[in-house]
Amino acid sequence: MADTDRSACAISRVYRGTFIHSTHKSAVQILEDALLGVNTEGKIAFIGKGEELHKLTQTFGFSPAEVTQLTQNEFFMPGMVDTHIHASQYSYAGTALDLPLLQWLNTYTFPVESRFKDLEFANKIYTQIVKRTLRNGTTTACYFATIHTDASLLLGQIANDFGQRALVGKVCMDRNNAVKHYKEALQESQEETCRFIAELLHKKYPLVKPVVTPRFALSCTGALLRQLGAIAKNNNLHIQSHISETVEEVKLVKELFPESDSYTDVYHKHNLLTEKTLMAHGCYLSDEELDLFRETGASLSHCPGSNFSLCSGVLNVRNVLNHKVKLGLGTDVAGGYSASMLDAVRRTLDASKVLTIQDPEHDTLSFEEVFRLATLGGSQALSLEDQTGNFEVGKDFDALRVNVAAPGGPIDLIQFEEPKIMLEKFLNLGDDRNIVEVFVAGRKVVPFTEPAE
Ligand SMILES: Nc1nc2[nH]cnc2c(=O)[nH]1
Ligand SMILES: [Zn+2]
Repeated sequence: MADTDRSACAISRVYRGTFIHSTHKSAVQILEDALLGVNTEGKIAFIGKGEELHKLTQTFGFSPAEVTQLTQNEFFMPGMVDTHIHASQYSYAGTALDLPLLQWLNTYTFPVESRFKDLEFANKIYTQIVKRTLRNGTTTACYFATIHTDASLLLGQIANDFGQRALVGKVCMDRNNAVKHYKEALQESQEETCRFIAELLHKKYPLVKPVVTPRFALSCTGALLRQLGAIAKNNNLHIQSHISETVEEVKLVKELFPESDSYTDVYHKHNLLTEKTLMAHGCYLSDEELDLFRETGASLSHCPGSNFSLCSGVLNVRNVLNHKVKLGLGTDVAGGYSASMLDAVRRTLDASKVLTIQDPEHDTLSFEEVFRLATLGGSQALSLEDQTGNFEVGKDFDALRVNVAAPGGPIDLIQFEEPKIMLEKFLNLGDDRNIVEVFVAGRKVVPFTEPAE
């Protein structure tokens, strides 16, 4: 029987064909010859079987002529969730991958980020990254901007204008920076964070929210970390930062915060580990630290592209999942050179296989599991599971229409393939040419409606 929400408003779109998504029970659930209706609020109003068409037209008041039929080589999947991406680093993505993290930050990252004081530069880069990620199927992104409040607000506006669901963080850092002027005083960081939050919330963008963003423990004094923890609590906001990305960083954090038992404890002591916290990397977390993540409800963003490029480490995702810690995937542009979540999917599989090469007993992640991490897992990690992540009645319709055999695309189909093979081929071989349409909260955001650049 069809799964429906009759209380909702009128139907605006109905699709018939193959839908592939994840649920808590199964990493890949395939609905063949399914019908999915989206209401005028952009929410999924019903999911039923093709044979239920007549009944559904009557219940929901639409005509069979309004149904859009997918072709044999097409399917819908949920939009992907990039749980960690530096919008401000997009200008040098694909370069500068020859140094370890701390040198990389001082040599490449901070000089570039300091340019975002210039709103014209910010507008150019932020427009490019929002368009690039949308085109590649990122319907939800959790962004780091820079320390500049006005440019960070601009990123929120651009995400809203293009229709991307986004968390946007004005970066906070009040110590340890080799680049002059790219640092804040404690009070300035706190006041500008409050201004950023107030002004972004005032815009009432339906899909864009602020996220409290201490860069990482090495960039922040204990006083700033504590104030940011309080700001997040008082406003019930998300928090994002980095944790245990490299061995050198972990060692320095121990020296800077000798009173803490671990890197995780540094954030915990400053009230920065909550159910709405997302920490990137975590390559060197101990089992005890993972337990603390689980107890506080904090999540991890796995960023294997960046972990490989900066030779940072290899996160054991299986161990994280065994500890029942929520985990999503991140591109971590520009430590990771690709802004595409398909790249994050592939690097996640590669990282898991590296661990299996090192230890044949390691339980390698399957592509089905990684598909779930890129979609439902990301929505859970960002505490947005009630809104996005899979095709459930009542959730927003955040979806990619994928054509595995798109003309001129990267995949050659030799014969008709089963949906699961189509999904596997798309995840391993596909690119934006296969993503023919992207929807966020029911709105078609790709192809872009405004004139192309
Ligand atoms: N990969 C990465 N790690 C960080 N740790 C602190 N800042 C950063 C950053 O910009 N990128
Ligand atoms: Zn990062």
